[in-house]
Amino acid sequence: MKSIDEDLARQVVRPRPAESHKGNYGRVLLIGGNHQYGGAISMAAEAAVYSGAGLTTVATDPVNFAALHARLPEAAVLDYNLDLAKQISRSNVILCGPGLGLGEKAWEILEAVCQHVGSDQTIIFDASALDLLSQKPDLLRNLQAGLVILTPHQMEWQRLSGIKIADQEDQANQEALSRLFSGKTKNVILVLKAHRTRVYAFTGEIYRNSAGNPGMATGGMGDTLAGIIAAFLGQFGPKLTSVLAAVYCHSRAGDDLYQSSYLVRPTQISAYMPRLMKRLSTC
Ligand SMILES: NC(=O)C1=CN([C@@H]2O[C@H](COP(=O)(O)OP(=O)(O)OC[C@H]3O[C@@H](n4cnc5c(N)ncnc54)[C@H](O)[C@@H]3O)[C@@H](O)[C@H]2O)[C@@H](O)CC1
Ligand SMILES: Nc1ncnc2c1ncn2[C@@H]1O[C@H](COP(=O)(O)OP(=O)(O)O)[C@@H](O)[C@H]1O
Ligand SMILES: [Mg+2]
Repeated sequence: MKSIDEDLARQVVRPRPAESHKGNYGRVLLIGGNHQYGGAISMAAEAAVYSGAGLTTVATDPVNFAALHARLPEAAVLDYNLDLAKQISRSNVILCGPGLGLGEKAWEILEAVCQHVGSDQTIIFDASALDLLSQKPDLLRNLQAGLVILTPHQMEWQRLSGIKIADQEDQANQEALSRLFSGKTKNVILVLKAHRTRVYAFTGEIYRNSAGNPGMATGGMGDTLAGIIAAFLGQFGPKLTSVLAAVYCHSRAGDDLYQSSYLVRPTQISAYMPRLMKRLSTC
């Protein structure tokens, strides 16, 4: 098993070329946030912007527009009841799930996303999207996406894979992943979140995060990771290394903040990301 560590992150987070613009750093679309969970998609969006996504658009329930605009003017907003297909076609990276809920609208949105995501796009499924997929795994088998990332915590993985948390060993996890995609996992990455998050790559390799702490056990921490992964895939390319570096930076930010703080708020991680990325890219 390989370690996800600072060296790996330093290879990914490189200085930006002077001759570049927002179009070079990813068009990221974040879909989620029902009337109850606007905070989840806001935290994902904040993480994406602070982690360097070139253009961030949030498709959400209109009830969340004012709060999102007030907190994060860098992100555009879009009513998730309207034409998602058009916005999906304009995006490089799509994150679906934080705060989406499990209602009828959530089903409609998930099915539209699965239908319209194309081979030149990356799709990340998190949170509610994973719980919906556990009820209808066929949606995963028919995906046309170029790259598929699943980011379950252990309970979500239990629902999706059928493996109890105590039995979530590497071999069982790999077999379940293969089953979910009918053996077609050559473009699939599983990020299984826990105290020491594991990443199961399409190469067959397994990576273990070396960072992270219990101060990070706060609601919204996974939404924040999902936003960071989206931003990294958008700016550093649709690659395994972008996902690994995102996992490390999220937890490393948590560790740096934990040194002087009993707990770490997800939004503090986002606010810290630009400084962490600068440090990793320069010295
Ligand atoms: N402020 C907000 O709006 C927030 C909304 N959220 C949304 O709430 C919805 C439900 O997601 P939840 O994850 O809360 O609910 P779940 O029911 O999927 O999972 C939470 C429960 O799983 C158990 N669990 C076991 N192992 C775990 C592990 N390693 N990590 C985390 N939990 C573990 C815990 O008992 C925990 O209470 C999602 O749509 C999510 O995006 C959450 O992201 C929290 C913040
Ligand atoms: N004790 C811990 N040690 C290390 N990392 C943790 C710990 N508790 C939570 N985390 C991290 O916080 C995130 C929690 O994700 P998740 O449960 O999806 O949060 P939410 O859905 O509330 O946003 C994961 O990245 C997980 O690795
Ligand atoms: Mg979560």
